[in-house]
Amino acid sequence: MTAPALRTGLIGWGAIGRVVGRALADGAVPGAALVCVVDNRPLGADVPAPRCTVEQALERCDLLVEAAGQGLVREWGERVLESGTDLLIASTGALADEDLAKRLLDAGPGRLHATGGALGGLDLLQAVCAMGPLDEVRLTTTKLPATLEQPWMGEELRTRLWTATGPVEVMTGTARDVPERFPRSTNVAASVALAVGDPGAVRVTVVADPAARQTSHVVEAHGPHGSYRFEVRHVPDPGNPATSGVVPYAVLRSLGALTGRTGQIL
Ligand SMILES: NC(=O)C1=CN([C@@H]2O[C@H](COP(=O)(O)OP(=O)(O)OC[C@H]3O[C@@H](n4cnc5c(N)ncnc54)[C@H](O)[C@@H]3O)[C@@H](O)[C@H]2O)C=CC1
Ligand SMILES: O=C([O-])CC(=O)C(=O)O
Repeated sequence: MTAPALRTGLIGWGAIGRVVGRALADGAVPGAALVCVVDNRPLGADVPAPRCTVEQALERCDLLVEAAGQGLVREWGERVLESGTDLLIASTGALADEDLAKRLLDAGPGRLHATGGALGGLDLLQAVCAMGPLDEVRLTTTKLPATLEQPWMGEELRTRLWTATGPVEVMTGTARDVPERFPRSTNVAASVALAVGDPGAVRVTVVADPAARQTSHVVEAHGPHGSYRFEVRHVPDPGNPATSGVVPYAVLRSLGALTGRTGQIL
């Protein structure tokens, strides 16, 4: 007998959420049924499930998929997990706040899950770290300048960003501070930190490149058991170039794993 499909709610009807929601409604993940969509903006036409609030979603769902932003995870994460609803997040950057990360990882009975999103290799890094800590972990993210402009930037940096004719280093830091500075663009840094277990140990460089038709993320790590390098180059989502086009499919893959799809690479 097959288990009933997980009642799944989607928070965020944007670049990620629309693809995930439509695919779920088309049966792309047999173990997950889309039951509602939450967004704080008008949803437009062709939404395949009723709109509701987060509170209502908690009553209706076994699992909520967050594709809304770090603020949503901060505001609702604990409530969702304490209600017994599982939470799959795309906005891993919220976990750069170590107090919040601890609270969410300790909260329950719902379980917190994070999609690998735009990155590959996190599973292997996690396995490597089970053998002992790495000596060095670096992430270099390169994106179009427009996707990196932030309200906190001063005039000089802003000008450098907009007049760049080649790659420009916009920030170096750790996975503790970078995801907060670029909340819609560097969740990947927090994802690497989640895999290696220490945000402060992940050195992050953010680069703006006007020629970056593809977004790239390069993860390099080495330690006593080996050396690792994962490089991805993604075509950005046409509607939201801060987000790589693959991300909703990574979320669907995560949902496949959560629902126990047979043959899944874990
Ligand atoms: N882990 C990863 O590799 C990646 C993670 N992300 C994360 O996913 C988030 C969503 O990405 P996109 O779909 O590209 O963004 P988007 O901006 O296209 O869509 C976000 C949607 O969420 C809604 N929203 C925002 N705050 C909300 C709230 N408090 N309550 C209800 N609805 C809310 C917005 O109205 C919008 O429709 C990003 O902000 C980022 O944090 C994005 C790309 C990669
Ligand atoms: O989609 C990507 O390439 C990465 C991204 O925006 C994020 O990590 O927030």
